Amino acid sequence: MDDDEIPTLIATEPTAESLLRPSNTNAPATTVPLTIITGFLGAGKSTLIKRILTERHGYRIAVIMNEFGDTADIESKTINVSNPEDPAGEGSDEFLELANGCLCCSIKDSETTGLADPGPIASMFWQNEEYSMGLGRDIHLDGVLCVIDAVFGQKQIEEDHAVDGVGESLRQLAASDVILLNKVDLMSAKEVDHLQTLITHVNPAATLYRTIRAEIDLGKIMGIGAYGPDRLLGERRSILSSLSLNDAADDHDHDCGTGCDNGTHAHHVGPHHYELRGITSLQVRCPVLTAARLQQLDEWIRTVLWENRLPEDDATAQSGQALPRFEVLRCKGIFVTDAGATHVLQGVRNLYEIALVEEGGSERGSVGLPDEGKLVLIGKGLDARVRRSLEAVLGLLGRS
Ligand SMILES: Nc1nc2c(ncn2[C@@H]2O[C@H](COP(=O)(O)OP(=O)(O)OP(=O)(O)O)[C@@H](O)[C@H]2O)c(=O)[nH]1
Repeated sequence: MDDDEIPTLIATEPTAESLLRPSNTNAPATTVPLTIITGFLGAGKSTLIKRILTERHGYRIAVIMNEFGDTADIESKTINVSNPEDPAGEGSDEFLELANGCLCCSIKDSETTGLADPGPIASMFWQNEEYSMGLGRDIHLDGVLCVIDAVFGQKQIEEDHAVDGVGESLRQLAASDVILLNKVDLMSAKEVDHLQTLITHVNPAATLYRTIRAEIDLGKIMGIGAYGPDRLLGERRSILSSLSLNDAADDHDHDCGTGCDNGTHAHHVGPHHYELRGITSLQVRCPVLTAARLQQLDEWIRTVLWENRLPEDDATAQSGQALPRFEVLRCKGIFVTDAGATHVLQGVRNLYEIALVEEGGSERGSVGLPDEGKLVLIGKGLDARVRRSLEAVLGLLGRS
């Protein structure tokens, strides 16, 4: 055939394999959504999973349990998945025990972070190049859910043993997109309000539902598309509603004096800046950004997440000055540009994505979007220095 000749196209029937397996990873519509369920000890995880496995909700769901120690056989007996229409069905037959015990360790054996920390597993299933060549063609990360005990949640946070300076329950909380504050039947409304305030200070970007026996419409916790490229409106709304940038609400904004060990209780270290047992959440309003400013913000986020340093740290580091260490475990944000475009930031550990979710020119008011954006960072050591640096890059300190 002559090189200039237009080749004849031959029609082919799509195979089941080709329909199931997209040729590129940017087509998650045909991949299976993965929800990571994590939660505090005894908070109601099994109760939720039992609901997921037994209720008539119309979803087709497979559950992979990542039990610590030798408890998988106990769980398989506790969670009886036989349903009333199949009373002969043996619940335990539905359980396939993972020989290696821990899912994150068996898949990525270099990863030794706490078993109960969903961060490494979430980042493994999201935007991981190695993974996207394998399992990622079939599965996409949909969201991370954390079940918190309304009775013991606060005590568990306060008494949690620390991994690398941050307790596991706080890591779970930080990594969550959705939180079930469960067992609210056992507490007064005031006590639940108090714990909810604590939780939303630590992770202002997660959506929280109060539940009894983990009763929840599964549509609220699954298929939420927290990480997919086509999350669009739902994700934008959830970010906007969850980022409550209230200037008021300082229930512990004070000078603790010299006796304070900065350990067992919470600190507001400025408006929208909160610290509890080594974990900080930092929220900043983002004004309407020029394209250049958005680019600078992207660079700032990249440096902070990839190198655990501020862009301006370079020079300081060369001068030999030891700088405070920090690490971002989770970030979320929404940015609007002067061209009218809306971008959403989603980040897990050092992975992040800033996705354009709405082109300029459309009617922002129609979906209730504000004229400014918001950014929340959750991690370790996110102090006033980090805040000032971020505010500077956003042009909030009157310099470019
Ligand atoms: N009163 C009350 N009890 C609950 C609720 N949710 C769960 N429970 C009970 O609390 C206990 C612990 O619940 P599980 O679902 O086993 O908790 P879990 O998170 O799976 O526990 P571990 O796997 O041991 O960490 C069980 O006895 C449940 O029946 C609730 O909302 N209210």
